Amino acid sequence: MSINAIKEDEHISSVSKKDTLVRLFKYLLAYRSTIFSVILIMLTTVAISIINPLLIERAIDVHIANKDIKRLLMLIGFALGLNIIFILLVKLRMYLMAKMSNDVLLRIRQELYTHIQKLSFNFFDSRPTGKILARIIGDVNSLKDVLSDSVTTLIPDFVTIVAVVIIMLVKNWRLALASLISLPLMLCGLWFIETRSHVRWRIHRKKSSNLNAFIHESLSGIRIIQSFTAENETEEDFDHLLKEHRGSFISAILINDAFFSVVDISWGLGTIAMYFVAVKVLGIGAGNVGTLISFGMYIGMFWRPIMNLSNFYNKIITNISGAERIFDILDTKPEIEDRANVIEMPEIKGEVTFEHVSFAYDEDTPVLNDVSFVVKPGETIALVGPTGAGKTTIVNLISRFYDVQQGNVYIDGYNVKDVSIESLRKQMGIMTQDNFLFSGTVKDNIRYGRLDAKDEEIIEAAKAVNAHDFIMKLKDGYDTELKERGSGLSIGQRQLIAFARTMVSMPKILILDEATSSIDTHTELLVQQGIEALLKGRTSFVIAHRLSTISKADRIFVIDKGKILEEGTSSELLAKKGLYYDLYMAQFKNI
Ligand SMILES: Nc1ncnc2c1ncn2[C@@H]1O[C@H](COP(=O)(O)OP(=O)(O)OP(=O)(O)O)[C@@H](O)[C@H]1O
Repeated sequence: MSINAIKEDEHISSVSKKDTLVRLFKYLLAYRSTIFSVILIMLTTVAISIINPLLIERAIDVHIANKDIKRLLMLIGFALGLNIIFILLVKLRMYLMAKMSNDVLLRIRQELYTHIQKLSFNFFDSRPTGKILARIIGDVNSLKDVLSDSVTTLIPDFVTIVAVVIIMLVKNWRLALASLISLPLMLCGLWFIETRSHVRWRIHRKKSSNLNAFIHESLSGIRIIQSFTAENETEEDFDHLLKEHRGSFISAILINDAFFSVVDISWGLGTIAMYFVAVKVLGIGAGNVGTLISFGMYIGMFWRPIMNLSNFYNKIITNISGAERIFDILDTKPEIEDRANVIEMPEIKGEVTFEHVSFAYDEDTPVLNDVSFVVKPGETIALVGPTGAGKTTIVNLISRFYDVQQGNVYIDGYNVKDVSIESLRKQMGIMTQDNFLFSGTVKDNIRYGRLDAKDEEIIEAAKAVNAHDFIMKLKDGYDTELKERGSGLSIGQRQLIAFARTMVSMPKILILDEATSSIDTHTELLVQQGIEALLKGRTSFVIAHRLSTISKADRIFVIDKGKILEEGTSSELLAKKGLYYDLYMAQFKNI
């Protein structure tokens, strides 16, 4: 199923809830000592709360009945001290749990981010960025309660239930059984609700993801939306997604609320059964008020943790789909990976060979069809051809952003699949039309090309591509802070900074998708000279739109329908009067 659509729900591979939970709770294993301390604290607090009814029973049935005020006061003092310790321990437990669950979320988020960075183009081709963001932010956040409650609820409440049941059985087994009579009813009810609830929460997470993707995309494209005055249409789409999101939430929450009603009803029935058996069957009366009161308290102490546990279970059901979505990404293998025993690519000289290369993004639509060529070190190749012909695809295969399905790509005689991706890409300079600039200073953006570049090297690179003069005219020169995507700069200026960034990386092979946007003649000249500086002395592939670049290329490949249709210098190809001649005439005859 395609997931490359905002309004289409993602397909998540189906994994059992148990496996997902086990995997999630494995993250807690790194915090054994914190968990151990928290459990100790909880056991102490549980013990204190279990002792409280016994103290009250003793106060009423023994000290008050015997009018022994001195012992009663001692008992109150003891109970007070115990409960102050209780409060302090609860605070400490909350602190430890908050720290631990935040640490785990941080780890999961880091793992997810690092993994996503390694995924191939294919992964990003197939889903909107907003959906990826939803997993890193929203889905990870949704795990917070599940993680912290797993320690604070699961273990202590379970221990409380066992302890209370034992005490109740020892004190009066008939009353105990009467109190627990409604348990099977509750278990059936919870099972019934849970199976339906999980499905609905899964749908809700997908709708959240769609909404997120839409918001992300419309904010990224806000300039286009405003310039085409498409605000109303965008709002309609937004309303539609919002309605779906709300609908899925209401449907999930309606069934969710039934969880607590089931526990409440079972609790009520258990209490009624206990009093009925006490009064009608066992004939417990005024003489044993203390027993009855303490039993009433134990019933509360039995059902409250059950309520907590079902609340926790409910949270698991609500949020487990978040964990499923996270693990779904963590389990996605990068399609382009280093094979076992890859070698490091030695310093590239620059010979690039395509040997009968065929390639398709989707199995059914071939894009390149038996392409072969050899490019010598230092040559500049201009790729020209109609839109969709396969130019970008060819350059993507050189950097191994995708793997060829048939044939081979060699660099200096090394098959690109036999060398490590890092050692290959480190020696390549890739400039797309979108000269993406990050927020940060001009200097930081240029240094992105080579992180250990010294300031002098940055300035030298900027000078080489004609960027230095305009940078010096900026408010703080190289230290000028750029806005997101360099929005404060002109398109030509952004290109020049991107050239400097590539220049500083000193690539052995340069891939340049020349920008088509028209810029003022002065900047255009600077850009042209910048390109020439970049091309000098290295093998270069330029998806060329400028006549100046095309005419200076050593060879031109004319690509059409996934094949190299013509090849030669500009004058050779013009003389042929083929596709190049037609393209040239259509594009440049008026220049
Ligand atoms: N990520 C992708 N997934 C699926 N199909 C793709 C993808 N990228 C490109 N294509 C398809 O592959 C074919 C070749 O695309 P390519 O981008 O290589 O063409 P191009 O010659 O560079 O075009 P342009 O000059 O318009 O940039 C087109 O039909 C395009 O629709």
